[in-house]
Amino acid sequence: MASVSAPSAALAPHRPSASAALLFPCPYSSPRVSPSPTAQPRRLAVAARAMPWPHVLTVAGSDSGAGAGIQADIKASAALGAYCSSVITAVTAQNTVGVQARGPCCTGGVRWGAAQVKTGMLPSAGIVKVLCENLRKFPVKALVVDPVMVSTSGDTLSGPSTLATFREELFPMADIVTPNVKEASKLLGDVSLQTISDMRSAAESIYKLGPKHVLVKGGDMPDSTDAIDVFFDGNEFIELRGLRIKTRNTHGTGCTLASCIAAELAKGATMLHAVEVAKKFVESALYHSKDLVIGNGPQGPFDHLFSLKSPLRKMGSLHKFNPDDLFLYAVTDSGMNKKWGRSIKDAVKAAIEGGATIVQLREKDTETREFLEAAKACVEICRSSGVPLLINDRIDVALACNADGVHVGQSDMPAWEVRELLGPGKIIGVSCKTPAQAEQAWKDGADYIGSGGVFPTTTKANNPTLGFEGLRAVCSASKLPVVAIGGINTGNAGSVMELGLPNLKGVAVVSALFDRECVATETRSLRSILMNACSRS
Ligand SMILES: Cc1ncc(COP(=O)(O)OP(=O)(O)O)c(N)n1
Ligand SMILES: Cc1ncsc1CCOP(=O)(O)O
Ligand SMILES: [Mg+2]
Repeated sequence: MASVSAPSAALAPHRPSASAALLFPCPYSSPRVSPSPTAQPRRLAVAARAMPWPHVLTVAGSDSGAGAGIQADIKASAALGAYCSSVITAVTAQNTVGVQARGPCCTGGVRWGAAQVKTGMLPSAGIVKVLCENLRKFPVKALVVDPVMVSTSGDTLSGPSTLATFREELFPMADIVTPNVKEASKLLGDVSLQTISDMRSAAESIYKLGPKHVLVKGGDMPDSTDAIDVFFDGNEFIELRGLRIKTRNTHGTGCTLASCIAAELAKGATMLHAVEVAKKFVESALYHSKDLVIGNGPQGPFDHLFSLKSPLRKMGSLHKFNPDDLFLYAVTDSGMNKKWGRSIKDAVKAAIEGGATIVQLREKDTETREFLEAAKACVEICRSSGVPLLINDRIDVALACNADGVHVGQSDMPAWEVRELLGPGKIIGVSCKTPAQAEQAWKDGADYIGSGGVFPTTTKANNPTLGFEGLRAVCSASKLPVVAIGGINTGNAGSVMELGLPNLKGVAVVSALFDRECVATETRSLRSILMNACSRS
């Protein structure tokens, strides 16, 4: 066992004897039931109630300050609904100032059930070797390796001797390795990583060491307004952009991200989806903790359990916004639904049945209480169909019904204020008629732009018509995906999509769906026209 750097008495390394070595025989795997015929009915009853609990095993160091390490792993997994058991590889004394002492904890006899394993601080090459031996003996469902070397406070947590073992033994077994730029640089012999293109090269070089996926985290990159991570699966590089949250409370972000990836994998997610949810979780947790104060040091912990305090911002809408959802955007109208004798809820159900990919409740004349009740019912319908639900104009209603987001125009609340109120996990759309408005919407943190009226419409009074040229100008200036709106129907929707504008993701429609007798039939026809147009252009 490597010697330790002067730990305090309380931190003296615990060196278990071989027999007292930490055994992890997975006490949480399903009990075995003896196959006696008389036991059959009871066994069936138990099986019918059994609910598999996603399980993450973290092999990492303890952080006495509880912001990172094992403590962060347990909180992050719990927040995402996974059970987290632990093997403690090292004990550290830390607070908001930094790491004061560290000492290794255990090297032997670790065994597990087929959980998803996440590794963090592995303080010596010896511990990495024991871990790898056990991983070979007892294969796991997925292995997430956070190659912890330097804490966010800049303190070294595992020395250079472990690097070679990481590269040669651990990485080839990993499903994903998640270095930050400093760690990626150390792993590759102190190469300089200054740009996104450097991060891509680093991801590729680390991929060549054997893991199935690599995520190089760019949170520490200088001069970036976004927090950009590079994901590489051996074929494709994907840049994952997140908001850079201004806060001192960033201690433990790496541990948390890796644990969230493991928790999502345990719930059955694909690797890319797991990474996206994990990134969104960290962003949301930082956002909700940005003003919390604990300790006097420069770097504080954040609140993994923020969603418990904020029932309006439930985890249900943590899924990342997908621009392809804008394809067939159904926007309701209270007047039209009344005219045809249907409720808002029935209108939304029918639009989804016909293939709408996103829904907006635009209820200009509905009383607030009735609007909220309808919105709550629509949230349920939309969530069970996997279709995002947005609220037009009314941030209060969106918060109260926990909608997936809002759509605002140039005379509504500014998008940046909406973002402040809704937090980073919600979808925000902004109406833009000019390139300057499109630029502003992006700066304000919007997710997409609605642009129109493309054609004349009577649904919205005093709304100038942009035509194809106006739409083209907004699309070319916009860094965000765009949905076209205004006078779009089954007769002209094809021509809009055939403009072939790369960021024009779909059409938003009111009257051509809701001022008709059968909403489902109209939605279905429009969908097939859009699909044909896209396959042509
Ligand atoms: C998708 C989409 N695009 C544009 C609008 C129009 O919003 P706004 O300009 O705020 O006008 P109102 O809809 O509030 O009258 C929209 N609702 N949806
Ligand atoms: C809300 C809105 N914003 C710009 S045009 C418009 C109305 C779209 O309605 P329709 O699809 O019936 O033309
Ligand atoms: Mg509006």
